[in-house]
Amino acid sequence: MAGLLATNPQQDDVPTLAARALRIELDLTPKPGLVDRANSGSHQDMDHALFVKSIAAITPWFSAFMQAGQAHAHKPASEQLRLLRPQGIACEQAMLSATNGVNTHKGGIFSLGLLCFAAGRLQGQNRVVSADALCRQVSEICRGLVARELMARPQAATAGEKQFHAYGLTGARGEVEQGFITVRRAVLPFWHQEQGERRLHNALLRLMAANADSNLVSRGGMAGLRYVQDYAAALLATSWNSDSLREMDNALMARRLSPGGSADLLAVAYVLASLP
Ligand SMILES: CC(C)(COP(=O)(O)OP(=O)(O)OC[C@H]1O[C@@H](n2cnc3c(N)ncnc32)[C@H](O[C@H]2O[C@H](COP(=O)(O)OP(=O)(O)OP(=O)(O)O)[C@@H](O)[C@H]2O)[C@@H]1O)[C@@H](O)C(=O)NCCC(=O)NCCS
Ligand SMILES: Nc1ncnc2[nH]cnc12
Repeated sequence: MAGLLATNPQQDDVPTLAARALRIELDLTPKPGLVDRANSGSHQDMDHALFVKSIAAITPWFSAFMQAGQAHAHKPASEQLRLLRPQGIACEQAMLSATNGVNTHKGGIFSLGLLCFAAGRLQGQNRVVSADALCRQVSEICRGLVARELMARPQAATAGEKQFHAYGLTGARGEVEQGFITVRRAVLPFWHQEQGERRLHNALLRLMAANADSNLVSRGGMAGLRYVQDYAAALLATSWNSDSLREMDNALMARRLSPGGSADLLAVAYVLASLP
């Protein structure tokens, strides 16, 4: 873990940062309710080794997403998601093949894949690949996504779609359409408050306190989401340490709660914080 954090991320391209971010997120320990080096959190069907296989299957696709963004850089932003989606679905299939059908990183593929694609689009337009430019580009590419895919569709197949109709939550789609607003407002301004692993724990707690994580709602309803948000917010107001995080891990495991969406956004935060 220390080795991964010691690299100089300022030199790396977004696909490299995205792959490293998934491994840094996985290895962060303890991680309340989530798979880490100590345990599988609230999951019966996943462990650390399965996530390592998933990351290996997904990694090659990050460069492909960036190349696709470059190839289509001069087409309108409104056409990009339709152009990207087949590769995104193929990457999801590669993940499922590697994990025997377990959904480890569907959300991570979506969020990090969009960042890689947006980086390629900016490069194709000879523009600087900064955190702000990436978030604006992702927002442009995903403009209208919530209206098209959540408001316009009466049927609800996935957790995200069901929660929109039940509670008006927009999940991963809302996050990307607003240019990773939760990461930009709740995490990045505080990124340099801490160093090393404590920086990542601080970011994860801030995400859990602010993020309307569809995984928490699908497992524990709105009460489950509020429980985790309130717990994380209360912990941030203390001089928290690894012991308090392990206590939170036990509390979430006892309730089968897993903030998988916040885990994905921690990886997004690492990528954005590593850019100029
Ligand atoms: C647009 C899609 C994301 C559609 O997926 P869906 O309708 O399901 O949308 P959401 O539920 O909103 O989100 C899907 C995953 O995104 C993560 N997530 C959740 N909330 C947020 C949030 N507020 N912001 C950002 N990301 C969020 C989360 O993913 C992680 O959790 C999953 C593992 O947890 P687990 O509880 O185990 O999940 P399950 O196995 O489903 O439940 P159990 O059975 O175990 O109880 C894992 O995916 C993590 O990554 C949400 O799950 C998108 O999928 C889509 O349309 N894809 C097509 C390809 C594409 O368009 N790609 C383009 C870019 S490459
Ligand atoms: N470490 C993790 N544990 C469970 N779900 C996740 N989704 C993304 N990262 C995860």
